[in-house]
Amino acid sequence: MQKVCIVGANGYSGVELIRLINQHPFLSLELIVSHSNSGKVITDLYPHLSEIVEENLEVFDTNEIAEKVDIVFFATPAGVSMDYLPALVELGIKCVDLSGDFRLRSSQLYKDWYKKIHTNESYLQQSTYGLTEVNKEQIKNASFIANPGCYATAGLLGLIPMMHTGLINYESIIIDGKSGVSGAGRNPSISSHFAEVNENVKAYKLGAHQHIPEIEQILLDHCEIPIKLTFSTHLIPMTRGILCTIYVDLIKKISTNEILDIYRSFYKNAPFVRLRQEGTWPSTKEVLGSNFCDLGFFVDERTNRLTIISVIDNVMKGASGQAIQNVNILNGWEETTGLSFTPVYP
Ligand SMILES: NC(=O)C1=CN([C@@H]2O[C@H](COP(=O)(O)OP(=O)(O)OC[C@H]3O[C@@H](n4cnc5c(N)ncnc54)[C@H](OP(=O)(O)O)[C@@H]3O)[C@@H](O)[C@H]2O)C=CC1
Ligand SMILES: CC(=O)N[C@@H](CCC(=O)OP(=O)(O)O)C(=O)O
Repeated sequence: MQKVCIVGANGYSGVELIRLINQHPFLSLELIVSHSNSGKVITDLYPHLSEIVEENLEVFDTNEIAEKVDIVFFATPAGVSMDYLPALVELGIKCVDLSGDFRLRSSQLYKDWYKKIHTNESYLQQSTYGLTEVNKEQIKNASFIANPGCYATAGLLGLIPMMHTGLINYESIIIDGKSGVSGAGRNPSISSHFAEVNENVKAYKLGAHQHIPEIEQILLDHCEIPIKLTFSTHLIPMTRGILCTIYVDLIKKISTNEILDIYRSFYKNAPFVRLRQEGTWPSTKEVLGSNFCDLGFFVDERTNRLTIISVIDNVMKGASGQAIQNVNILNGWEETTGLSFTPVYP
């Protein structure tokens, strides 16, 4: 049994971690930490946890955490874990950071896209990027894991198998992403207000989304060509779910079925990636509450363009589910341990 602490336990991804850890056979929840809500009982904020988890939210204390637990999840906004995670890693505690603080390898990139100065830049080079299906070997020996962003997870799982093929034009890749509102976290804001989101679809952060450099950095690892990605994000009137429509220009003639073969081979050992047969494409409801990423494909023979549809549940595979999947790998457990949920439907 590994003992666990969640920092930021009362946010959306924190409370999803509570749900997952509570039914995981090898993880036990020892400590939950918040910021402005420390002192409160978690059920004051989340009555759905009544008679299941009724712990107090504590103040962050490095020594107490290091004494009590083996693994720490940071489910905190950008700019928090960079101050706290390094000391825990130094003390031998395994950490998984759900924020963007350790995903980018350069502090300049972090400053440019997160508009913050990184306070522990030497750690940027030491993190392991936790896109499980792609980085499994590195994750096994990681001292700490930078869990990918939600859009980055959907976009990269959809794109990476094509990056190795030599079949695509690397200069014209487009990801069109759409997210449910839980992706913005629990803190209310004007942009997530019901009246702003309901019966509305809007683009946001065009050309400025923090997942652009994250995706470009990982794509570079896979094709050794610097990619300038067009990435558009949209907020849609839905609670959970991300759908990315990815457009890739092909430089050779290839059928949808041959594309499917490429993905079948790439994901042959990936229990959470499911491929749709030709002529059907996944929707967000088909992965709701689960750790699956479902992919569908269409080659338009008129334009010689490949469209990839990638869907995930942003709080699961996009955040807490993938964080648990990474902890499973880190501990040498079956990667599906505690994650074998059938999606919720309808
Ligand atoms: N929601 C999602 O779908 C996804 C989220 N992420 C990332 O995961 C992280 C958490 O997101 P989410 O759960 O949505 O966010 P929320 O806004 O819902 O929750 C943030 C949590 O962090 C806590 N917190 C804030 N500042 C501090 C601090 N200085 N020290 C300790 N705790 C602090 C808050 O505590 P309090 O309320 O008490 O102040 C709260 O518990 C973010 O970095 C986000 O970008 C990544 C992928 C998907
Ligand atoms: C709907 C919505 O606002 N979504 C968030 C996604 C947050 C996330 O996954 O990103 P980081 O972990 O990189 O902060 C956004 O687009 O910024």
